[in-house]
Amino acid sequence: MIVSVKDLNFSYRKKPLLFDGLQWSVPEGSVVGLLGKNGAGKSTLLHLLSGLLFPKSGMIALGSHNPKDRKPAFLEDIFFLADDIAYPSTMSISKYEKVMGAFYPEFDSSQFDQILADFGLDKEVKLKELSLGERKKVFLTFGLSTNCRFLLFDEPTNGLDIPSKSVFRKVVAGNLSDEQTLIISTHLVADVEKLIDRVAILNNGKIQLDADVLELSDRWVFGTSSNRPDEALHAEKVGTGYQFIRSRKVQEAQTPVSLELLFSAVLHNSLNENAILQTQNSEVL
Ligand SMILES: Nc1ncnc2c1ncn2[C@@H]1O[C@H](COP(=O)(O)OP(=O)(O)OP(=O)(O)O)[C@@H](O)[C@H]1O
Repeated sequence: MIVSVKDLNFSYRKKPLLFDGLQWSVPEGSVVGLLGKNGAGKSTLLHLLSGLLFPKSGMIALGSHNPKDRKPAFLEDIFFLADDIAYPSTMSISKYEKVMGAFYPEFDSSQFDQILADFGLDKEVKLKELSLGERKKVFLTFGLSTNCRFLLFDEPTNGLDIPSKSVFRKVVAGNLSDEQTLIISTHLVADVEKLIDRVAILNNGKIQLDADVLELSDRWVFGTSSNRPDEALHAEKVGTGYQFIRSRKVQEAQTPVSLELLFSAVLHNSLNENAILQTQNSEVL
């Protein structure tokens, strides 16, 4: 496993434990959607993975790196797109690329130009002259062009307009190699549904569900019907019918995973990985 978190305990000063024995591992080359309610600790976990916060106890490894050491070899290999990235406001995009790109040995300037063009941004504009969403696009472009092995994006589509969200999906899908691992924390599940191959749900200080998206659609049907299917693992009333998750029958067509429904199933019913691998009945009305 390229990312490995064992027995992680963490609390902010004078606050109760936010993570209590958190375990998580991520296979190399994954694109993971990290979901959780407000305040679940998604940003905190990303800060711990990037070594900007230190665990109280437990172990975090990204490849052979211990993030809290913040060794140069690690810093060259990780890019963290924080929610509130600090930036030199008077720099132009092209200056920013030159100055900051120098810290990343695999930085690819032509890739930067291409992604920036995909987003429709002009390189000579100053960072302070950009809107919030436009700046986000610059940092996304920069992050992908670093070609770091570890990419952590915190709410990357927050502030992007509707057309830019589809550009986001296209540039992310088109600019990752098999050796790169991307963790995306988000509430905007529709923005990442087609992009991710794993989903991790953070709840009550633990990763409550960590699953391969293909495996989920292999095992479960995510559907809608006028009646609640008897064998549903989880069902929610919507309008006049139900949204449900039920086990998939042999030779039945696969359905796309609904992250929203999966998230709701995990949160409402405290389903963990073991529970979701066995059929259980639950209902939210
Ligand atoms: N610097 C800090 N000092 C003290 N408490 C903090 C600090 N940063 C975050 N917290 C608290 O830790 C908890 C987790 O916050 P965090 O930002 O990691 O959650 P999140 O899942 O990213 O939330 P959101 O989805 O709202 O962005 C919250 O209760 C928050 O108030």
